[in-house]
Amino acid sequence: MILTLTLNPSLDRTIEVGALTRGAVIRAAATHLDPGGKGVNVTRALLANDVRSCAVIPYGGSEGRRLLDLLSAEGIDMIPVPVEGPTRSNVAIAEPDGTVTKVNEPGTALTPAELDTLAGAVLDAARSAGWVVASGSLPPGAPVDVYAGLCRRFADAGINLAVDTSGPALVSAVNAGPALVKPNRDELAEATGTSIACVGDVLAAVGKLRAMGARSVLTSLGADGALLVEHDEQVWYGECAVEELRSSVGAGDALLAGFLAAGARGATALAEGLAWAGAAVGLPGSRMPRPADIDRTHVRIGPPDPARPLTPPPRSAPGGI
Ligand SMILES: O=P(O)(O)OC[C@@]1(O)O[C@H](CO)[C@@H](O)[C@@H]1O
Repeated sequence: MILTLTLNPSLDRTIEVGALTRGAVIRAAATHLDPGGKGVNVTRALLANDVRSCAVIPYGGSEGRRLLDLLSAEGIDMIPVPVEGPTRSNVAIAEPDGTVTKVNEPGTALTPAELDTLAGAVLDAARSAGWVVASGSLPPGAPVDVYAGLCRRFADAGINLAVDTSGPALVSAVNAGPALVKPNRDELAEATGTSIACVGDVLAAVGKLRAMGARSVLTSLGADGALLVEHDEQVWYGECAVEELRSSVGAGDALLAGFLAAGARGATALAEGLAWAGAAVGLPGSRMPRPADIDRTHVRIGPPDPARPLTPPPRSAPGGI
């Protein structure tokens, strides 16, 4: 069983538009409402592919109740913890060429008692978990070392922790030595204070992250695929050709879910993760792929070419997509 913790879940509204013009009135072509938050998406992807998973989430206000309704409608196994503040809503504006502009609310603060209840729920449920995934931004005011604290407690209990977050929470978690971290390119650059323009830069930055404490590092590189550096120094690079690009929201979560579902080791797991991520970008909103959506023939795995330049990134805040 793979347990996920999302301290800052969301209602994700995706609005499809013909073109985005600042300051204009734009008529939406379609809208989608999905349950959101990175760990929530990992659980959704795993369950959609018959891999046991359970999501621990705080929920509050009418938005929180809506989130639970959407998750229940998808048959998601979850441990919902009621909290005082309302669950946030995040908006993604998707253009026909696959460009996504995302606006994420900060979320509302959790009280120390609420954080303790959530941590207790995770520690309890983790006893039957092979992996625990702590994913997404922290709500305002949460201690930056909250994932690091979990990491130390899980290490004592022999439980593997995967962390996907950004900024100071990522740096703090990495210092605590998690089994796996899944930064994207921006998050990796920010955490290591480096600029990343080619695969060689990714390798150098991952080396820094591992020197700080991370054991294995799975870096998602958007259109350029993903790079896996394992705790025993094995390195794998992979790509997935995508036929139709509809929404990249949640593609990194699908990558992590597929990687863990396939055993979290080596080329096989990287290929599975890339196949799930490639399927996710062809789906609207943050919909997670089902078995029928996943085509493994588009994935190519091999050694990394350090000289390979990366596609220039869109201007975004780390932790966005
Ligand atoms: O604000 P965070 O926690 O960094 O990211 C939240 C989020 O953008 O991540 C998911 C996609 O990965 C979405 O479902 C959600 O809206």
